Amino acid sequence: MNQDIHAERILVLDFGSQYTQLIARRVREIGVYCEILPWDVEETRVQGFAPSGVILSGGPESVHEETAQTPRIAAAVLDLAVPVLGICYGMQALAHQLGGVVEPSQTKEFGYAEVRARGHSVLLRDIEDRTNDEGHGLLDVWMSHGDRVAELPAGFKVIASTPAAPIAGIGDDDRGLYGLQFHPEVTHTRQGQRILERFVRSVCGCTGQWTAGNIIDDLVARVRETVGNQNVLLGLSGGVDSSVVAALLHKAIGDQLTCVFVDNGLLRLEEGDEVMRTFARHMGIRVIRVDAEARFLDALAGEADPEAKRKIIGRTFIEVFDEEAGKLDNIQWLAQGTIYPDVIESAGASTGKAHVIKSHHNVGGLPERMNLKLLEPLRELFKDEVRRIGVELGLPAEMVHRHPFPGPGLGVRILGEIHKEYADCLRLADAIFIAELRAAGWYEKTSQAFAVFLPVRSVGVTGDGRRYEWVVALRAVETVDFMTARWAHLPYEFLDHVSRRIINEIEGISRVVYDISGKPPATIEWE
Ligand SMILES: Nc1ncnc2c1ncn2[C@@H]1O[C@H](COP(=O)(O)OP(=O)(O)OP(=O)(O)O)[C@@H](O)[C@H]1O
Ligand SMILES: O=c1[nH]c(=O)c2[nH+]cn([C@@H]3O[C@H](COP(=O)(O)O)[C@@H](O)[C@H]3O)c2[nH]1
Ligand SMILES: NC(=O)CC[C@H](N)C(=O)O
Ligand SMILES: [Mg+2]
Repeated sequence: MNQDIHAERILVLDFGSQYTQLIARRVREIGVYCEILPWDVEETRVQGFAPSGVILSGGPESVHEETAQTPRIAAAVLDLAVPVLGICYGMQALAHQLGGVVEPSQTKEFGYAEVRARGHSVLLRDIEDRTNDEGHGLLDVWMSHGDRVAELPAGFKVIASTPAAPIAGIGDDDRGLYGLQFHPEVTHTRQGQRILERFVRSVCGCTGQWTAGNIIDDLVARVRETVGNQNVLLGLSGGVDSSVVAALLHKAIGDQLTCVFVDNGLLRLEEGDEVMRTFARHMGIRVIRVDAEARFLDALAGEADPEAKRKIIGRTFIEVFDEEAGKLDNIQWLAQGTIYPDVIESAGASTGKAHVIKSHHNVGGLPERMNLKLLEPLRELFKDEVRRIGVELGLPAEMVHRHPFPGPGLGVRILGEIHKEYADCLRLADAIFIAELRAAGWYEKTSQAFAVFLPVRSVGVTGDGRRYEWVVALRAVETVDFMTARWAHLPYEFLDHVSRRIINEIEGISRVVYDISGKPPATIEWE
């Protein structure tokens, strides 16, 4: 048996920051397993988790406006006597609860700040972007706060300061307790990753067992133990997550795996052929292709509401999986490519702390009673870890680095009612856009790009003739975690070229528009 790659572990307590997931991803990148739990998690779970160290996230609240609802660090966390790093709100809570003073700041800091490192704390020693005339280390950091620590708690020293926040970092090297007013987890804090690494490795003493190779060994062993000699059916979409699950299960259980690829009529151009080529031919994995276009389109006929469409698609997927399982021998498990963000987001939705914006078909869209047991080996992993594992398992690079494609597919990219002619038209426009992105070197520079079909007619003129056809919107975004996104600033010449190709080559389209909405306030998909 391989070593326990979960033995070294960091606990991230969530105080409601926009960046909590980012903290966890950074710790994983350092090679250490970690989990996110809400700040008010039961104390026994904190003890049971037995972390090597704890990171407290930022958050929107203010510790000086204390009410019963104000988030607090549970006594059990401090009683663990392991190192703690508080970030922003986390630092303020640490200072406040250990006897310091936190107050509203005269100057709020949002965005870039230059921080001066003070003294020689273990956390920041020798980490700097440059030095000032007196030889003090200077750091370029990213801040987002309106409160500040005004008085230190006993035993702490100031380890960083800015003009607006003279106490921008606190530390007690003896107890391994630290606080930073700035955010080391965001890339705008240039030395952020080194600071986190210092905390996780030097302060908490972790060595870094969480590597792609070790994760695969661990997953393979766990899958074999769970599944035994039963058979597994995997819903394979050709997307990143389920493709990595396919490769992993193939390695773990070989012929006990059968994949089912469902052509729901809402896929991209030639998607089905591509999936069959890659998996069945090149990798020797058994894949059944089910042509369910008519079934999905019938079930969706006349339905215009986005949530209703998602639910219909989710339900129809499961019906198809069940039917296919029934035709095979001894299938007990349905495998899916569910990943950690899906799990966190659905947990948020179920505790009532977050709104359900969209029911993702593979989590929120599942029926209450399932005939098959669920097998989701990637549910602890982030997308970038899934990609690294995919590479390690030998999947082709173009597959591992594909843009994500939502399970409901073109079903949420054709606004309102779905018709086959709309889907055919959209597939062509999407294929042109993606091919041009690839040719121009922009595919890799964007995180997700696609075309959207707008059921709006617009007048055009081609060859002196009048056209009265549909409108297509192009969308391209840059994002790290798909939680927030910036619209991609594609060059005008490029957009011009794509627009002309789409209108000239596709009969049903007379107009192309480009979506310039960020997330928030928009979402990435239009429905
Ligand atoms: N056309 C399909 N046929 C079979 N299973 C599907 C299909 N579309 C989605 N699924 C199942 O639903 C899961 C969730 O879909 P999702 O799009 O989030 O993941 P993915 O397609 O594997 O990866 P990516 O996020 O990169 O597109 C998939 O992992 C897969 O198990
Ligand atoms: O598998 C999926 N089933 C769904 O129902 C679904 N809805 C959105 N997405 C994808 O999730 C990311 C964030 O999308 P939104 O900003 O539109 O919520 C983007 O990458 C979307 O493509 C889905 N994926
Ligand atoms: N980003 C944060 O954690 C902010 C903490 C606190 N709400 C402040 O404004 O200072
Ligand atoms: Mg997908």
